[in-house]
Amino acid sequence: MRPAWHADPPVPPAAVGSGLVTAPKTSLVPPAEAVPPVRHPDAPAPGEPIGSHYDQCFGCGSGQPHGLQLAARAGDGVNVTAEFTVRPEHQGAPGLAHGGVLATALDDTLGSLNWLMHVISVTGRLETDFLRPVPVDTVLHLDAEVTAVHGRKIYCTATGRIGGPEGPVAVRADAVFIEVKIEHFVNNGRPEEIQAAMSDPDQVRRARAFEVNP
Ligand SMILES: CCCCCCCCCCCCCCCC(=O)SCCNC(=O)CCNC(=O)[C@H](O)C(C)(C)COP(=O)(O)OP(=O)(O)OC[C@H]1O[C@@H](n2cnc3c(N)ncnc32)[C@H](O)[C@@H]1OP(=O)(O)O
Repeated sequence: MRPAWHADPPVPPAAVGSGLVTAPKTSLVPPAEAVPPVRHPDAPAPGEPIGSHYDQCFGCGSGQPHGLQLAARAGDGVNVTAEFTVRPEHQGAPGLAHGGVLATALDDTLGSLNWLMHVISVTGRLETDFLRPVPVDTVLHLDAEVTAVHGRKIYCTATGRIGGPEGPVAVRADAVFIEVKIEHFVNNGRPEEIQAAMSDPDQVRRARAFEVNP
């Protein structure tokens, strides 16, 4: 007989994404039928700051004092660049950035690609390679691009370089983002933050733009 501590955990109710629990993991390599991404005609111009999608976002929110305060700019394709300065509060080992913080920087930079395609998507899979330690006070120069789209799946990749935009790669990631509707946030987020986000005029404008330009 199995000991009590080995009892099966309670089964949660079926929820969004529950299909993937038993399905095989989605490959990070796009399938042969995937198509190239399309830059939306109303995407920010090359070099234009993309701005935060949410003031309180840990990655890019300017109203989030503990966050990374990432500032992304549009590239000329379906790509973005961003910069992030590692601060003492981002340490893992003494004097070095925490790997999870670096993964967040990659994830959030990839998230800002939404604004180039006028699609709302969230991270489904993110695989990160850590190639070099990143000391406190280092500026991480990030680059992210969409490589392919297949249905709701958006395949993308990002790198973070140190010592300058052409410096050595310290971290990199491959990811699959999944397109969602605005209901993903409304139905799953807490009402107080949803209300606050919806009453921000700039975010309402963006949300509407996504609804009419899916
Ligand atoms: C009012 C306020 C307005 C605010 C407006 C602004 C919001 C702007 C947000 C930007 C945010 C950026 C910030 C940084 C990026 C994050 O950090 S996002 C936060 C982290 N990610 C999450 O929380 C996602 C959690 N997961 C989920 O909610 C669900 O699992 C998902 C991803 C929505 C998928 O669920 P689903 O819609 O039920 O998907 P499902 O129909 O089963 O699958 C669709 C397809 O996707 C594939 N797929 C599904 N899940 C996965 C997965 N995890 N991995 C790989 N493939 C998957 C399936 O295999 C399927 O493929 P096909 O069969 O079509 O080939």
